[in-house]
Amino acid sequence: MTPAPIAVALDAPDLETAARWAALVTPHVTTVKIGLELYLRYGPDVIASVRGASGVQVFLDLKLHDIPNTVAGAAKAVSRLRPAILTVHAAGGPAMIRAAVEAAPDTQIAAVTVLTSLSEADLSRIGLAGPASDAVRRLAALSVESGATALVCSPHEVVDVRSEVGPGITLITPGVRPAGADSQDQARVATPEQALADGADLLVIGRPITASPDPGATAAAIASSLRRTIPS
Ligand SMILES: O=C(O)c1cc(=O)[nH]c(=O)n1[C@@H]1O[C@H](COP(=O)(O)O)[C@@H](O)[C@H]1O
Repeated sequence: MTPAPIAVALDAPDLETAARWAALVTPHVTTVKIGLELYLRYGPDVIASVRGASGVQVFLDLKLHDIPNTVAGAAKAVSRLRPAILTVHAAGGPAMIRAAVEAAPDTQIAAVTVLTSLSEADLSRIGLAGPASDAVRRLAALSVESGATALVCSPHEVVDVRSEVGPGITLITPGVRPAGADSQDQARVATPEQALADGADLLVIGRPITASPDPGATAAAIASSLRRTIPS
């Protein structure tokens, strides 16, 4: 069975748990995502431990956001770990995004547009007037102009972003919740089936899989539901 286009967020408190989750889900998904919690505790070694022997694609989610020279150095430092994908914040601006792209030529740079945890009310409080989709579109366009070939947005904006940037860009959507699941700290959410039907290329799913009693079975169930949504 072909693995589904899901990146399981391994937001685990320790390496043993992350490696166990990775082993359970990798038959069913293409990608595992390592974020700040694991990377800041274990450093670069975490990549090899989680990648294991499976050859699963590793998505390194460090959400770099600093001046271009600093981000270039950071992207270069982690590019030797050969992550398939590395995140930067689109709000760092065109020169910063370009610096990451040039510093890590073998890694796909994914620009995070507007965090899926932010509601419209949060956006207006931080000074981004107008609907989230306007800011997401604007940040998506500038990221692609600056060389990013992947974008992170919520499932709500996938259709808009696709029409803005065209077919060649990888659209990654966190904020994914199976029907009826608690949205927790996520504000702009949709089901995996909806996100995929709207044109997302890779769905980031963490707690709905990893906090379930059987992460392997939950990943398999979501993967099989996605296969029914878009038969290969
Ligand atoms: O870049 C990300 O992966 C990301 C961007 C974003 O806007 N929202 C978001 O939730 N994420 C990540 O996606 C994962 C979502 O996890 P769950 O909410 O548990 O499914 C977490 O690891 C977040 O760090």
